Amino acid sequence: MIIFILITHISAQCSHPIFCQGDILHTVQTQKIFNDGKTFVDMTMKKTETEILNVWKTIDTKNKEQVTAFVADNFIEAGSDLESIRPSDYKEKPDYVDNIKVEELKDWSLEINKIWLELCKEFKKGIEDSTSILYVPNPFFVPGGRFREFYYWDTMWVIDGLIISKMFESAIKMQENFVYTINKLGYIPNGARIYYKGRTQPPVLAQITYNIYQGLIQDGQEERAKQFIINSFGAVEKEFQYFYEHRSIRACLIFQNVYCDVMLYHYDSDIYYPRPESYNEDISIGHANIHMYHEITAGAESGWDFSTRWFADQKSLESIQTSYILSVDLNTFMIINMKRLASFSKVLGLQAKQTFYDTLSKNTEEILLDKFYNKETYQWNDYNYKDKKFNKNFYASNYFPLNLKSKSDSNLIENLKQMIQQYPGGIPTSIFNTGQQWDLPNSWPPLNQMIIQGLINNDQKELALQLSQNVINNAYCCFQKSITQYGKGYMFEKYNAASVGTSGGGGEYEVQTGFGWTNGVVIWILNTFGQQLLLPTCPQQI
Ligand SMILES: OC[C@H]1O[C@H](O[C@H]2O[C@H](CO)[C@@H](O)[C@H](O)[C@H]2O)[C@H](O)[C@@H](O)[C@@H]1O
Repeated sequence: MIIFILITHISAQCSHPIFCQGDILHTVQTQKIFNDGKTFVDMTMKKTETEILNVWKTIDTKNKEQVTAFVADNFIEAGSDLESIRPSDYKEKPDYVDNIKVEELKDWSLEINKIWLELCKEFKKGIEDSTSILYVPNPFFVPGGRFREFYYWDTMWVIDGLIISKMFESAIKMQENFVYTINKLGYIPNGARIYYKGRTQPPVLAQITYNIYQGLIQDGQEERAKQFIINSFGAVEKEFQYFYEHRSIRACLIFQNVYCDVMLYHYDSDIYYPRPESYNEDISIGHANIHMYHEITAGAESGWDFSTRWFADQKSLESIQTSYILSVDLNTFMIINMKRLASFSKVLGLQAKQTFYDTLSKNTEEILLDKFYNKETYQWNDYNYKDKKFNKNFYASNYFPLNLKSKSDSNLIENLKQMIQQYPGGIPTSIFNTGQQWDLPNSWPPLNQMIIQGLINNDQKELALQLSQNVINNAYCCFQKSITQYGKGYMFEKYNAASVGTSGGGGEYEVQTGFGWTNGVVIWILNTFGQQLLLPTCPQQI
């Protein structure tokens, strides 16, 4: 059994002798040849692996000048393995724009629409063996900035925006990349680079598939929609199986011998070495402690890299223990996946499977909604199964179950209302200001979208609109401000919850622009509340 687990782990890892392991990686990263560790691992090799490894043997690796020259002589700049392409179904003016009442927001939405042209990429042909790319057959949309490749969970919000813009070809092609990857690897890695192997991200393929299916139905393409489910079902099920087998714990081990047939889920990873793209950050914290590297990569799998949510002492990354936490968001995503699998089974006439996934979703939902709900703080809380404790602190993910069949009580809504009033720039990630990017003061568009959708599901449209307006205010004012500052309007990956017109910060890298999921979320809000949204009032300095 132990041997089997070890073999599974080793095969899941990336063993590339330059981009994932070895002396070259160690030296280039620790000598800080580049400010951002991701730059080196995104470069293209000018020669074969063997030739480069042979050249390496001839230089003085302690001499930074020689190492710098070695990199310049043997590698081409980061990102040269990608090409920008124009999406075949790009529309200058998508239909939804006509439904936006305020003229300025309408103009802004057209500007955002143009950004799709900057974010659509494909890998150059024939370079698979020279770079760290994880090959996929179709074009894709990237987040932007240092994120030159697609990211798993980001893609859900990107696709939401594409569906609203009726860019079905683009959306389907990206989903097909995921189906291709699952059929090859059994799971979808964190992002489209080999160094992201061994960890995935929040599992959203079933929801992506469902959203595209619904979009096609609403567009009157019933036959195509059904065929799409036929093509996707196997891969969606395979991914569900992956989490069921590799990321779960039997519920009865935690809740007094009840629910023995139900699993609860936690983020984890198959990696026991420093992240190649954040090599220095990890060795300076991990000091060769492979358990810590494992927990750090599990944190990256959660998409919340990093946050006090995963820290035992709620303060420092050194205390990270991601894999011990049964998290509210992951369990919500898994229940949604079960529900989607049940409805796909229905479309395909697979009655036994439909009953299986229906029953599983009901049982898992019952545990999450009931046992994880804190009747004093009126939120669902993460559970640490090592310490046998719930984390009672505020995290935006505590409200994700509003997307399920929750019956939110009035206290929960009142709490959320206060947060929305207190933070004009969107719901904050947490209330701890630690310098980590998934903490205060950052407000992330995808988390806000999940809460807005949850509020809509719970008949709280007015509150959903208020939060939507806050998100729009911040993104719109930051966009205008960047025009003044840099002569170009930018969408940011994250914003500051405490003030309008300020982007987010903190974490391991500079705040990035682009930005895939922000564009998707903003388009989704403009489409949902286009008639009600007001023109943002931006602070004077803008
Ligand atoms: O390079 C550091 C980390 O960067 C990524 O994480 C962040 O950006 C992603 C793309 O937008 C996003 O999906 C993630 O939620 C962010 O925290 C990457 O995913 C990490 O694995 C990587 O270590």
